[in-house]
Amino acid sequence: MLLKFSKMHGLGNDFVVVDAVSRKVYFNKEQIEFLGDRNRGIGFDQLLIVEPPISPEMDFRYRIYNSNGSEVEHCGNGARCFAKFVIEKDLTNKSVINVETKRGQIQLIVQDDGEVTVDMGEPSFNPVDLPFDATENDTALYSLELDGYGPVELTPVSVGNPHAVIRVDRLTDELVSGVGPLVESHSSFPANVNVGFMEVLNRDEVNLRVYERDVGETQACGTGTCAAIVAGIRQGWLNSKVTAHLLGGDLRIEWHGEGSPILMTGPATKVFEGQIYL
Ligand SMILES: N[C@@H](CCC[C@H](N)C(=O)O)C(=O)O
Repeated sequence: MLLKFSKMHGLGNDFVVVDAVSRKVYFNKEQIEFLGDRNRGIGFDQLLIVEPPISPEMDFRYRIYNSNGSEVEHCGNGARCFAKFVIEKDLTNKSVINVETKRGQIQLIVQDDGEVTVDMGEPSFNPVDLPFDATENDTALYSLELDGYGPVELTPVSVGNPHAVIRVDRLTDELVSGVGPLVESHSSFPANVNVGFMEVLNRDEVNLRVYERDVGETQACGTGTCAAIVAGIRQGWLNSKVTAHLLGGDLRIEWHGEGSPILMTGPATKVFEGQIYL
């Protein structure tokens, strides 16, 4: 099969995006791993597939795979690229696009300046939703014992996909590459977890690095940013509108507390189009 694709990124979190509306496309795990291989395939953090919706009220269905072939519930930076892709490919002329995901619905709002705001829905702090096997009852911070490292304090957050948010005094490579994988695959997270390390600069700004589940550290993680900011707001550390500085650039997050949705705004960039034999 000759597969047409667009290579895109949101702040350096990179994607291969495929139109499965105009033509049916199926991938097996080996094909996804091949496409995701930066040396032998195309290379990406996530593969995004644009499909027709199941529900008639929705505009599209959004499927997401990590580069190791695992299917995931949500990808925030990918959602902004998804919006740009469906408009560029003339799959819609709407600027407010309703999309089904594996875990619920999201809304993509294309702004006049080309940036995209994603209504990510409401976060959940209930450990069961990640899942996270909590030893304590509902508390804002949980302590997790890491083999050979000791205890870390974290906030479990689900924004569709699972995140563990760790507040740190200073971000270091050692933390992200050392603690990241230990938390990602800790037995208390049966489905594994994305791990965010957040340095609070002031009530409106944070530095953030994310060690993504099944991928490793990425230049930016949209859902990871939403999870970190809502955890910080809930703890009382942050105001309701925050700018997160990631390795790949800045994302703006807005959240007004329990019962309200998270709004994430940032850029989406197409790099090139291509085709590859599968
Ligand atoms: N890069 C993403 C998140 C992708 C999924 C994640 N690796 C997972 O396994 O949940 C984003 O921008 O949100």
